Amino acid sequence: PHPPLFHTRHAEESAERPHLVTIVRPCSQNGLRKVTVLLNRRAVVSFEQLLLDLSEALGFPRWHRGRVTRLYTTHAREVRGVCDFFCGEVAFLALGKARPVLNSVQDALEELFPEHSHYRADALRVWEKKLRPAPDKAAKADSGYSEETENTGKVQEAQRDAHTQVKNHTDAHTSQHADKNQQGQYIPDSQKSNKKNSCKKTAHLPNNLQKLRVRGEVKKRHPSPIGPFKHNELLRDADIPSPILCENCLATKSRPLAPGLIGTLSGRVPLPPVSKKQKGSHHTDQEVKPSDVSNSPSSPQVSRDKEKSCAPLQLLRPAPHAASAHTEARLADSCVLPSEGTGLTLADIERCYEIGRLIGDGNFAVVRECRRRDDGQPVAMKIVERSKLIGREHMMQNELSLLGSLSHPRIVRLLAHHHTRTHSYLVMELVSGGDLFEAINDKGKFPEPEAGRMVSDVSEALDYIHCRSIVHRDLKPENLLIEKVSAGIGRLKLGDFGLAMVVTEPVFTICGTPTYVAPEILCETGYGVAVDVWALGVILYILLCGFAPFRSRDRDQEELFKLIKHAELHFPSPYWDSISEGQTEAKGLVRSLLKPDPTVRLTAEQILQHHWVKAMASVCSQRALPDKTKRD
Ligand SMILES: Nc1ncnc2c1ncn2[C@@H]1O[C@H](COP(=O)(O)OP(=O)(O)OP(=O)(O)O)[C@@H](O)[C@H]1O
Repeated sequence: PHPPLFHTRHAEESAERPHLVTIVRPCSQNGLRKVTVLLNRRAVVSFEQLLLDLSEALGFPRWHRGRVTRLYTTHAREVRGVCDFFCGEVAFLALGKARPVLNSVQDALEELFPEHSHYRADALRVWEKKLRPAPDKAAKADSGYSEETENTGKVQEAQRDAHTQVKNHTDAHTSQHADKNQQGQYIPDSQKSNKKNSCKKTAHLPNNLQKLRVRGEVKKRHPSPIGPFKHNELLRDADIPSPILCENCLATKSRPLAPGLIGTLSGRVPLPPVSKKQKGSHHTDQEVKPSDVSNSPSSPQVSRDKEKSCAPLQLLRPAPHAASAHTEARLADSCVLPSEGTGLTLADIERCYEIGRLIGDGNFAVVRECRRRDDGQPVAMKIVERSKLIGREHMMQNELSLLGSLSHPRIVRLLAHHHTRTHSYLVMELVSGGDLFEAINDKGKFPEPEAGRMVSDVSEALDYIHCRSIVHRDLKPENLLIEKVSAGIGRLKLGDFGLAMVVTEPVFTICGTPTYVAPEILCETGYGVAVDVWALGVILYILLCGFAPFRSRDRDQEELFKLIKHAELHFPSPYWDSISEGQTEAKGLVRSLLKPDPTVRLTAEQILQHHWVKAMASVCSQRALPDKTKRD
């Protein structure tokens, strides 16, 4: 017998294989929330972290009062550790510190098992027993809930909120629901009596754990119809790029947020309000001030490790491409920090760079506009809080080693990187026109020439990296930066190489962002650089019509993945009526990029030769020329 072709492939029943698990959070007032995550045991650092991350995936950040603190099997057995979690169950109930009401548990079970009434009834009986008033102290202690039911807790919180006039809109959201609840919520008698009997054991929420990226969908009880495809609606409701759990690195992108929580169209992970900085705000010491060290969520061991990991200052000097060789060499040469990098502090960084306004924030980093003090050169500085990367350090390594080795006009240049005890600073070429995601949000969709030019730009970048056997794996509008070349004319540059890797044989790691993920990634049949071309196909589709080609009406990720695997492409009227039709034109190109079989999908090199791409790029170049040149 032949040995297995690819050693990275997971056997069907392997514990290492990622499993789909569905978590429902019963919320007595808000309906329930559901998330399906692809989890790999290897990737879960601790149970506390798992709770925290599931909570965030369900739309309850760590600071939120509704955060998940307990997990139960459908038959009311508490999951107390990672082993418990990975013992074969595929569905769990996530609870907060308040005692759940039976009605909401019932709703959750219905959501999970709509067609299995016997199973549901059986599970409900166990829950009924569990939630019955505890007869004695020992039983109360075991229940683990505070005196509050979900209802009373929310009401009290709402009153407290009103009293302190907290204006935070998240709290307001909760208060609203609490009022509603006060008026209308049915609390079974058994639950009411529980208030007296249950113990005061408070829920443990570890705050020393970092976010794990889980893909998630927040399911509304009565999802509003998506209706006619409007870009904003699409992004907000159906196709907000939400993360997929990467089985090795858990490296993922944005996630959807619960309605009413802090939300941006980008679906980027919300930060607690206290630390959230606004775009355009000015730099403060907070990012690295010494108190961060003591307040740092990291354990002492982690801190020590971080200490060791402080790398000396490195300046990267990749061979610059001809057009900008001079500027880039000058940039790299002129940054002078102390030769010994260990022990670098923010003060050292600030001696070299004037750190300015916030221009971007991702899941792992904030990006600030900076100016090099010695030559006044504007640069972008990506500031990564390393405690956020625990277990995913290789993401930054990727960015440093891969991006640092690349030099192409359509790829963001990494110029230098510096590391203090707590943070890493990646100094990059400043691309000042924002990212494509923002542009799509602003414009909705683009005329064919502009879309074609963008495809040409991205294909140039992809052709360059694919020739070097590098797959990006996270191609999406957020990672395409716009370089303003002249009034109204922008060119794209590819950035964020956190998930990139060198691919020499088929890869099986599941990662990416759902809307853009290629079918072969989901099918686990092994993939290569063609996944970037698929993502480009999705982007082109969005550019031309303003919505994504594969959409789940109910924001159900499983459904979305089914649609992607099926890869049935539609060009709904009237949105596509005016788009050029032929095989050598726009729709033809979309079809050629979104071929489910990666072996017949166009390559980046072929895209650059595509009739429509060449024609559109040339139209744009003509437009960019000064009038005089055009007349000549
Ligand atoms: N060189 C740059 N010039 C200008 N803006 C940039 C630059 N690099 C990044 N940005 C902005 O910052 C945002 C976040 O950057 P980036 O995607 O690299 O961070 P991240 O934490 O790795 O993000 P993600 O959430 O995708 O993992 C980008 O979407 C972009 O808007």
